[in-house]
Amino acid sequence: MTRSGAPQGLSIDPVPSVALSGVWKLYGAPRAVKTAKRVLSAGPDRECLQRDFGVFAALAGVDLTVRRRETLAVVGLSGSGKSTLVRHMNGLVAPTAGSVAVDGRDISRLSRSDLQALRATQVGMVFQSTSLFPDRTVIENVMFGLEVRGVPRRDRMATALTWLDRVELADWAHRYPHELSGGMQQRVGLARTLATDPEVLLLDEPFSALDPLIRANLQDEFASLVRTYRKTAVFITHDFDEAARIADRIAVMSDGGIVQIGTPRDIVFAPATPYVASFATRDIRLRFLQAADVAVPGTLDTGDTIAADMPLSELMQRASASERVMRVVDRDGRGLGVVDRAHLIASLDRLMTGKAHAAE
Ligand SMILES: Nc1ncnc2c1ncn2[C@@H]1O[C@H](COP(=O)(O)OP(=O)(O)OP(=O)(O)O)[C@@H](O)[C@H]1O
Repeated sequence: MTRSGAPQGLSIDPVPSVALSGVWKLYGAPRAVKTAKRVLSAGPDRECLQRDFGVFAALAGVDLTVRRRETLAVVGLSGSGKSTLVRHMNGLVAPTAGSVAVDGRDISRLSRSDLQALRATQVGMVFQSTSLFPDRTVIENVMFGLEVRGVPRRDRMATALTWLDRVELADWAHRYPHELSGGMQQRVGLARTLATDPEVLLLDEPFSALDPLIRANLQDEFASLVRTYRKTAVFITHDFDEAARIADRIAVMSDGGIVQIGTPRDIVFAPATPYVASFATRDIRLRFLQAADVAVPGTLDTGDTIAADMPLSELMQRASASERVMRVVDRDGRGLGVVDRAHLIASLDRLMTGKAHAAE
């Protein structure tokens, strides 16, 4: 982890990929929305807006910065505002108040054609149901986004084939969508969006319709494609485990606001509220535990040394192979404490009996 809280290897660009500032989205009768809009600068709560103006705030003054090349997961209960938030990032939904910037450019005032160009070139979106054209072949579907951009046919074919190859579907290029499984169709959807080389990828529950095994494979493929091609990705999911596995950061939404944003470890071990804590199951906490989390105060001059970020699974192997106390050190070799088999068992016992690390 860097000092700024960015995951390692993720450089922080001074101009963020997407930035939302004080974004409100009100739904209701146009006149009511117009009247309510006047009071938004005072930061009203959602109940007041509903009661006094008869409008519903799907987003309530959201500030969010998506860093360049990060993968950000958006989680939250149904109706918390995830889709509304993400659809602001490519102008599919316009804010009632506040601003949305992509690459430093305010998109809330773009014309319809400029917004279309933004979606075709800069901010691509993959939907839950892939919405492939049933009467076009797989390759024609992947070529579609390039056609919209006016790319010549020969180049379209070459790019589409390259992406089909990357998602391991080149052999299926001339088949029709109905001949493919759900997971394959989802990969075509991903290839179609990636073929347009957008800087930012928005994904609305991209893996939710898939069965568990295909889902895990596609999640891994997706994570590696996004890193290899240095994309910024924002994806919505109902599955916290999925968010924790593939996101650099997670934004947790509730009632039209972001309750907490941080690395998966931040969310799992330092949840800001009980609502945030409720997303991390015991299995996920166990998966995220590292040596530093189970170390207890103490010093040792000799003996085995283990890295602070050694995962629990590896630590268990070490502890089961040795009775000795081990010294836990950070990257600079500074001692953070000690750990042995008894400490490990006590820590796991705490977790298993529900006394989460975060709640201590
Ligand atoms: N066009 C609209 N008109 C009125 N209300 C809307 C509209 N779009 C969204 N809403 C409301 O805004 C709230 C947030 O919706 P949104 O779809 O962003 O939630 P979500 O967190 O993505 O939910 P889900 O997980 O169920 O997809 C919901 O209560 C929804 O009913």
